[in-house]
Amino acid sequence: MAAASVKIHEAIKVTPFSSDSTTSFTLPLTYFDFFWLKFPPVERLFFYQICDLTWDSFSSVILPKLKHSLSLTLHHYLPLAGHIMWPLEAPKPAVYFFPNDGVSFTVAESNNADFNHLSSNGIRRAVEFRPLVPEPSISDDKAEVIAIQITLFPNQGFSIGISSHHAVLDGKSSTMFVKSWAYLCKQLQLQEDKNDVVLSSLPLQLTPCFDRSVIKDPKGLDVVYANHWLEFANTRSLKIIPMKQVNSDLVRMTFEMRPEDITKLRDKIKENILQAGKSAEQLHLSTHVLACAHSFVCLVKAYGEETDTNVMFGVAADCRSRLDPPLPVNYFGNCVGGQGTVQKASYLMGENGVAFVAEKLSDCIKELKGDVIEGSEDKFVNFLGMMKGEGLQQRILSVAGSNRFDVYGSDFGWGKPKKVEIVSIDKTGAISLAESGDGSGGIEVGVVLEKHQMEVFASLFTDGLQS
Ligand SMILES: CC(C)(COP(=O)(O)OP(=O)(O)OC[C@H]1O[C@@H](n2cnc3c(N)ncnc32)[C@H](O)[C@@H]1OP(=O)(O)O)[C@@H](O)C(=O)NCCC(=O)NCCSC(=O)CC(=O)O
Repeated sequence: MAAASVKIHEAIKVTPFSSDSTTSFTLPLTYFDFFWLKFPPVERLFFYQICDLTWDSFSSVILPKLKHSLSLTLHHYLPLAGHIMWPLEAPKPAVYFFPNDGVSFTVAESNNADFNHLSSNGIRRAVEFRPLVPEPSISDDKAEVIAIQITLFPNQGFSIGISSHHAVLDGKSSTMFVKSWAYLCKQLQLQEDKNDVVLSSLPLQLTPCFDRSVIKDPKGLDVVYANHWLEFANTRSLKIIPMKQVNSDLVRMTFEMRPEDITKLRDKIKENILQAGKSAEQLHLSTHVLACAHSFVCLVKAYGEETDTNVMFGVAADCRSRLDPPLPVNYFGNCVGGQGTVQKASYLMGENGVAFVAEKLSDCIKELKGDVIEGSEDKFVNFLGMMKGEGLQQRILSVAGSNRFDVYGSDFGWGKPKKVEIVSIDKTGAISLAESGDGSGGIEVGVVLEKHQMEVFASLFTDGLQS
């Protein structure tokens, strides 16, 4: 089957509601943001099922509401309508907002794609998703912060694709923005007779805090990190580092762990640990840890790693509540810290591999405080070395998203999403996490692999939960 194509109806800029035509400002980026300066945008795709949706009803009812509520939302999130730039006289890049700046907004219609197939958990070709996510403009001088694409699937529903620059938004921030947009869109429908001033206010937890002074940086690590990027790429260019090509062999699947799978796996791991003469009492065996441990073991086996391959894995954490003093929960920007470990593949592939990985991840989570999550030049240099393929690790297992972001709560007024995907894992090779869409308390794991690897992964994943 050929990759689904789309017809583009319009490509416009949506500007922030009532923004003063003289407003311009600069939002500094912090050292947390600079980790991600040259990373590819994070692409999320939300599928909304509406079976009787025609182009007429879509373009006359849904689209105007999506556009207007986006404009209202941008009024609160002005930096998202700007660009990252690194002018010659500036010591580091920042977000610049100028009058009339807006967000790239593309409206498309799918020619032949099967909505039910794309929004299922089953095996789907990775290239089928590419026409549904917007490609933000990223040149040497300027990088768009976000770009949005709405795609109609006639008589099936529509999707919202959002690409977010990781140097401005982490997972907490980008999902908060989508939830704010959804909130205002729903309000628009609930209170059609009220005026915009009432409509445009956001609840406190969705009101972004752009105060950069809450990130303490006495050593000026922001400029240090920016200079290391300069050295790394030998240019001030904002272009991203080359990533994996999404070729036609890659397939995507979603694997679900239900609460009963999680309980069973947790009990099995505890038993393994007791049998090894250790205590499982203090272990952090959360849903996140169990899903990652199980998936990482299946991945290493599906890749067919040699036993002496060095495998790096760990946790990426939202550090807002972990910094001292903690940041406001609605702090907008990056506040992701990580802790990882490098282990021989043989330990992951051994009989008690899942328990082994779970113990290591549990240790990583407990270590997420103080120096571990604060920035340092050494840490950043190691990170860049890893990007260049230097260091011990030969296989990196990473995670995008989280089961704490409530992405399935993003209801724009036409119901909860049927499915949410992180499309960009096809380029980064990460697994993606989200809470289960049915609200059961389970977890969804998104994976993109070559077809033959996926067959191995799928059978290991399912068998591992049943045994
Ligand atoms: C470090 C962590 C991954 C560890 O996750 P864990 O789930 O193991 O740990 P935790 O302390 O949060 O939760 C442990 C237990 O506390 C309870 N608990 C905690 N928070 C809860 C909440 N909000 N709702 C319900 N229960 C909660 C649960 O019982 C849970 O166990 P149980 O789960 O069994 O019920 C997490 O704390 C974290 O920071 N998550 C966010 C990671 C993140 O920001 N990723 C995005 C990176 S940027 C990115 O990737 C790009 C993008 O996404 O756009």
